[in-house]
Amino acid sequence: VYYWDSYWVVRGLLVSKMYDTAKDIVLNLVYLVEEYGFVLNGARSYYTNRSQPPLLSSMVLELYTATGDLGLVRRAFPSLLKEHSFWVSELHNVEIMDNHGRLHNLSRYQAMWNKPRPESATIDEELASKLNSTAAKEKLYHQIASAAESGWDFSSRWMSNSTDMTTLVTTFVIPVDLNTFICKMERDIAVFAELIGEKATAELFSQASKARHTAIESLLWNSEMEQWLDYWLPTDGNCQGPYKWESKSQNHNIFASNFVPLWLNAHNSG
Ligand SMILES: OC[C@H]1O[C@H](O[C@H]2O[C@H](CO)[C@@H](O)[C@H](O)[C@H]2O)[C@H](O)[C@@H](O)[C@@H]1O
Repeated sequence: VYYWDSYWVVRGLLVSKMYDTAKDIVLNLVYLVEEYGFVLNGARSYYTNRSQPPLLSSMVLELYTATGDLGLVRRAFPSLLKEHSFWVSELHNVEIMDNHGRLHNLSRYQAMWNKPRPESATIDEELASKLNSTAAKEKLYHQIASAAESGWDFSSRWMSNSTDMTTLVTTFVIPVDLNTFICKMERDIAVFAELIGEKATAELFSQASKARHTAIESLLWNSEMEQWLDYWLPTDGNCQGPYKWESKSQNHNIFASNFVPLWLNAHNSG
C-alpha cells in the first residue's frame, strides 16, 4: 500500500462497485494512523519516517458518498483527527505574516530522517558523495526524504538549481497542493463531525478550513498569473518563523500543483 496512490485506487474500486475492497484499503490506512500517528508513505518499515500527500479524509468521503457507510465515518474519525494533528504539528507548521500584518499558518513537507533512504541507498550515497561534510550530506538526505514525502520525488519544484539534485530544499517550500489537501481535510472533518453529532468539533474544523483557505489566498495566490504558487522560505533560516511575506518569494514556475485548488474546488467553499 502506498498512501496517495490509494486515493485513485479507491476511486477506481468504487467505480467498479468493489465497495468492500475500497473500504478495506481505507481501514488499512486508518490502522497505520492508529499504530504510528500518521499514514506512512507506504506500508513498509522503512517508510515510518514520513507520510505522503494526505488524502485519507478524501477517501473516507468518497466511500461515504458512494455507500452511506456511517460506521466507517465513526471508525475513521479519531484517526482523521490524529492525522490532522500530525500535519499541523511543529514539524510541518510554518507561521507567515502577510502584508497587512495578519499571521497565517501553513504546512510544509518534512521527513524525520537524515540518512540515505534504505530503498534507494546507493543512489542517495552517490549523490551525497558530491558534498564534502557529514553535516551537508545529512541535510541532503533529509531533503531527499522530505521530497519523497511530497510524492513528487524528484521534481525541480524542490531544487534551488533545477539541474542539480544536491540543491534540494524541500522543507523550505510551502506547497500549494499540500495546503489544499489539508484545507480539504479540515473541511471533510467538519462534515464528518456534523454527521456524527460532534457539533463543537464541526465548528472548530470549519473555522480551521476557512483560516487555511484565507492563508492560501493571501500568500499563495498570484493575481497576475491567475494561479497559486509555491512559496519559498529563506533557505539560510531555521524555518520556524514567523516569516514576513514577500512577493518575490513565490515560485513563478508553472507546475500542475499550482492548479490543485481548482481540482478540489477548495477556492469556492473555503
Ligand atoms: O507509486 C508509488 C510511489 O512511487 C514513487 O515514490 C516511491 O518510491 C521512491 C523510491 O523507491 C520512495 O523513496 C518514495 O518514498 C516512494 O513514495 C512516486 O514518486 C510516488 O509519487 C508514488 O506514490
